[in-house]
This record gives sequence, C-alpha cells and structure tokens, in this order.
Amino acid sequence: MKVDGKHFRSIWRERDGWSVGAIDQRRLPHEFVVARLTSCDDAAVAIRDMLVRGAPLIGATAAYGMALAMREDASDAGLKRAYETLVVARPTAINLKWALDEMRATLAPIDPVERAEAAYARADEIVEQDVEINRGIAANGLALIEAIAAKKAGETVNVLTHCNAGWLATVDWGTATAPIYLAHERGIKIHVWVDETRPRNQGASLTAWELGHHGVPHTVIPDNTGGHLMQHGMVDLAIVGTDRVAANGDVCNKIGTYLKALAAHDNGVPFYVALPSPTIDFAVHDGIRDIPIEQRSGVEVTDMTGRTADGRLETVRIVPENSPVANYAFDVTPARLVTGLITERGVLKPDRASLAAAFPERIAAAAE
Ligand SMILES: CSC[C@@H](O)[C@@H](O)C(=O)COP(=O)(O)O
Repeated sequence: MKVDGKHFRSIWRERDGWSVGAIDQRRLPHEFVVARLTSCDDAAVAIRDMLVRGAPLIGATAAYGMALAMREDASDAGLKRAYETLVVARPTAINLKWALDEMRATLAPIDPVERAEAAYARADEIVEQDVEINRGIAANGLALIEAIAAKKAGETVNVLTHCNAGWLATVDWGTATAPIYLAHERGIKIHVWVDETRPRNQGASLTAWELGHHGVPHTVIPDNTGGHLMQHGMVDLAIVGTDRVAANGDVCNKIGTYLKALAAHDNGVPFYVALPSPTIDFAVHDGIRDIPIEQRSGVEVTDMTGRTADGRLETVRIVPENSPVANYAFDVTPARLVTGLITERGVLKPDRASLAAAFPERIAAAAE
C-alpha cells in the first residue's frame, strides 16, 4: 500500500539479492525505519521482538529466515536447527509453523548444495502468494461493503477494526483492511473506527498510521468505546484479522476481540473475520481449549512510549511500582459470535463443514 504516494511492502529481498529488508514496526508511528536481516537469528529475533508482527508477516519472515539459514549451513542439521530456532519465536500465529513446514517440505528432499537457491525461490513464492490471497480477500469482502453502501444510499459505511490486520501485518493489502482499501479505491465512502488495542497499541500506532498514509478516513478510539458506538448505530460492520482459526471456526485474535464480538452480537452488528487460508489450523478442533495464548512481558502493560511535546521519544510507567500485571496477548472468539469468515475462496460460515469444503487440500495435509 502507499506511504505518502510511494508503494511499500512490509518485507522484501534487498537489492543485494540475499538480505531481507523489513519496516521496523516497533518504531512506528514516530519513525519510519527499515531494518536489514542478514541471518536466521536476525529473523527469529525480529519475530520475537515484534520488529515484524501480524500472522502472515510472521510466516513470510520465517520463510526468509530459513533462506538466510541455508546460506549459513544447508546441511540436514542446519535445516533442523533453523526450523527449531524459528518455530518457537512466537506461539499463537499458526502461519509461522505453516510457512516453516512449507519450507522444510521443499528443502528436505533436495541436495544441500541446491537448498539456498530453492529456499529463496520458495520464500519469494510464499510472499507473492500472500499478496494474491489478500487481493482475493479484498474482492470477497468488497461485496459485503458494497451491499451495506447500497442500503445506506451512498452514506458513509462505518467499519470497526481491532489491532492491526492491515498491510503491515501481511506483505501487502492486509486481511481485515484489504476490503476497506478496495472499497476506498472504488470510491465508496468509508470510515474506519480504529481500536487503540492496548497494551501494545497496534491500532493507534500501526492501523491509524497506514490508513492515514493511504488516505483512508479513520478515527482512533479507546478499546472500550466500541460497545457504545454499536448501541448508537455508528458501526455498520466489524472486520478483524486472526492469528489462528480452529477447524470448528473458533477465531483467535488480539486480546479484546472477543469483547467486541460480544458487543456486536448484542447489537446486531455483523462481525466478520478476514483470513488467508494458511491461518486455518485443521489440527485444532476446539479453539478455546487448544489454541496456545501467548503471554508477553508485563512491561507492555506497565509502561507506555510516546513522543513528548518537545519531540523526544520517552517511556513512562503508568502502573504503581508494586502492582502485579497480566498480559495475555490473544483471546478466542467462539464461532457462534462470528457472522462470516472472509477468505480468498469466498465468505464462509464459521463451521467445520464450510471450512473443510472450501479448503480440502489443507485437511489432507493436516491428516499427514
Ligand atoms: C492479518 S494479521 C491478523 C492478526 O495477526 C492481527 O489481528 C493480530 O492480532 C496481530 O497481533 P500481533 O501481536 O501484533 O502480532
């Protein structure tokens, strides 16, 4: 998508042909800084420390991490070590394991001397595939927005989103934002309520940044505002992303998503989840019981970083010194609260039969 008129992706191969460039998302919205990853360890740290984040981008970074690892050591032991280093970088987004499994399936059967080249080629494919998938999500989600716009006879369509499931969380377009960007391109009047998304504020710092730089009208709201807006008819639909969808349609996403789904249900607001097929985990049958929920450092809760009036970046503590804090990074929204799953193969009912019918090849792979 565009940053002040110039097209960017969140990750790319650098001109040298082997190192990997990525926007350092820890620095946004205050500074636009590009990081250069030159080793498998760089990729693992970038994922762990959230220089890159968002389920599809985590997968893409891991794929390039495997390619970087194959330059260092393409032996069977090197392949195993790279897989094991990267797969533990973050626990919840299944796209990480999906991308690593894809890479390993490509690399394990071939001669080590060919592995580095093959790894870059497969990683590039994963990256391009992500963009294509998101274009599909954009087209399928657009139909939902167009239907609401038609009912509202040209009045602005108000979409609520949580966290950042935008182009920064993928390679390009985003998942939840893909239909929004396409609707905006098609001239539909659209406005986005952006949940700030405590504690890391991905909504306030990333979604607001990318929508603003692409020219999409939006308003940042504190996380607890959504229910009020829905009660007053100010939200036409919610679209969120996801880090893992279980085979039964349960949706794991950034902490707070569940509360928004409850508020949407109570107010008759359609609640959609946008996802690329690599986010479906057919090996998990009950999302609430079995999806691992990442717990992150309490510092993300106790401290906040921002720009001071005189332009300095400063971190301040907002919690009393001795108060314990908890930082569950994700929650699971039960399938019954989800209106539909916007995928590259259409808008699906959030249930086992619909997911299985749309992605039969993924079921077969999960059973192997
Ligand atoms: C298209 S990204 C979907 C999700 O990954 C997104 O909504 C989210 O929860 C991101 O969490 P994060 O902790 O910032 O990686």
